[in-house]
Amino acid sequence: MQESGKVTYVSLETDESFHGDYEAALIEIEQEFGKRHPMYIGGREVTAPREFEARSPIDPGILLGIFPEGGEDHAREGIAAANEAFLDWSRRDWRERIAVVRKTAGAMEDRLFLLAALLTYEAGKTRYEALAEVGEAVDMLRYYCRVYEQNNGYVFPMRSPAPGEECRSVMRPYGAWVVISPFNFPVALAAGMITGALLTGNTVVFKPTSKTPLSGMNLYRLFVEGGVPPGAINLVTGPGGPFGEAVVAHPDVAGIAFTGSKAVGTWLQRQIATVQPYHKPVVAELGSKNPTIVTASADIAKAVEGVARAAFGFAGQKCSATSRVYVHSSVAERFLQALRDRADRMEIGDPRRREVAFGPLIDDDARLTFQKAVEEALRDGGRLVAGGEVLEGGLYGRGVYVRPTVIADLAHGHRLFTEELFVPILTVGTFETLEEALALANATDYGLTAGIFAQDPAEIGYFFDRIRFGVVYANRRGGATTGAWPGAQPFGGWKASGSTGRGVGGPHYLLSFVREQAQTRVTEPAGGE
Ligand SMILES: NC(=O)c1ccc[n+]([C@@H]2O[C@H](COP(=O)([O-])OP(=O)(O)OC[C@H]3O[C@@H](n4cnc5c(N)ncnc54)[C@H](O)[C@@H]3O)[C@@H](O)[C@H]2O)c1
Ligand SMILES: N[C@@H](CCC=O)C(=O)O
Repeated sequence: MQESGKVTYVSLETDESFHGDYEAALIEIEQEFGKRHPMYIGGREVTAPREFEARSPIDPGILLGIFPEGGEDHAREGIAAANEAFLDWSRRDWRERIAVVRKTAGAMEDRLFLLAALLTYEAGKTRYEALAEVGEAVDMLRYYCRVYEQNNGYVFPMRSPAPGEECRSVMRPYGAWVVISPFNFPVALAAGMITGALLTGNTVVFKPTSKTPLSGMNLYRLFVEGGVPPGAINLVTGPGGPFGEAVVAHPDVAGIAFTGSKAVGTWLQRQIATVQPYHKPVVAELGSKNPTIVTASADIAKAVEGVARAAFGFAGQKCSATSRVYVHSSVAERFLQALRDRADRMEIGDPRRREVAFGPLIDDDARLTFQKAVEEALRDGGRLVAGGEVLEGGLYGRGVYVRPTVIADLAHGHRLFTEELFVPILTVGTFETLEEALALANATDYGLTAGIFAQDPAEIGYFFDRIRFGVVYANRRGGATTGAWPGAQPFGGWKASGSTGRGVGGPHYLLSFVREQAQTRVTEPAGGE
């Protein structure tokens, strides 16, 4: 059950007493900005000949920090340090590692508002989205500790097949893992992957994305503050390319945990399978093209709210975002008009402001993706129901601010129905039968999240039986396809959207970071020969 008062992604009513603390944190966090940061390898501060700047998407005039451009050598040094630290960390009692992760979660909770304020500056999140993300991270760490405890550290006594044989199954860590995180949930998803590896006794080389490195740096410090020893966690900043080339080929890499685009994740999986001498695990959480179905029996007001929140929360930059809707033709125009009104009412602007619901896009590449998609839709007969514009002037001219956009009347096979764009563009098509809607929803290589709005329970049952996505929702007003929470909705993609079939924040996630060892100890009977 969700504790009352906590801000989650799907909170419809929250205890609004947090605003003062958050606003104070917005001011306090500025003291961290503009500094030069090192990487951390084996507990040592490490610099690089080249550096890069991290700037705020709210206004790129705000310099958040200067970071080393780590290269292949740093990746290799990180892996060496993580291997050196592995024996000590993996041999510790699993309860000791739980204590470290719980302490990290506590430190994170103490910094809830500062981390949320940082997410606003670094990723452009509104206060509700930012607080929900930090809350998710804290809950995720605690949830994994509980799962590890409930499973007795994955140590299971087994039966004795012969006199004197004591047998047990022990799930053991692999070694040094590389953790690579995306820009859109730089705290929660990075913290989740790092915890999956560390809690189970592996060590980590963590490379945050260059779009949000300051969150990554803060996360590294929190784990060290929690008690993770030097070398058991290492931080390498910089571009993905050289880092990726070095780690997939390194003989001492035990596994990779990656959250990001399908293109990069698939490349990592293929490379490691080709280059390494034997199988090494890749825990990959990738992109998607998430559908929501609205049937003729749906409560349209609920559907509009759920779809608007899922399509335009964090400006559509969620792997779980609804990016296509299939609506029954009999209710299509009613749904579209209400959705247009809802989208047009969203306050767009500086996410530090309380009333803003829709902040900036992450960078200029996102602007180009947005503009190209709108042009293409109009060229191909699409109808612009809402939005479509890039905003100009004042703050709008400094960051990338666009309007939440809804497009109808495109052919079902159009690129905008099939490719993940990761910008706030929602494509809406119609259907006549639920069978057709399911066929359209499933006609994709992706398989992360999907939703339905229907008041007929038979339609919901039909949907759950046939939808080929890992995280599915019915009638979710707080977010048609978004807002999974640790311990409630294990979050894992099917097909091209994920590699393991075990959801993040679910009871089986930790198993991706361990392998089974069958231990047999033979004890001679006392007084034997
Ligand atoms: N399934 C999920 O749980 C989930 C969650 C969040 C985001 N995502 C997906 O992530 C994407 C958005 O995030 P993004 O734009 O940061 O993704 P991205 O793939 O561009 O980058 C992710 C990370 O990979 C690194 N990288 C880039 N090239 C690399 C290479 N050749 N080798 C190794 N690392 C490399 C980047 O530096 C970054 O740290 C979307 O596709 C979204 O759907 C998925
Ligand atoms: N927990 C979040 C994760 C989104 C990833 O991009 C959600 O379910 O919306």
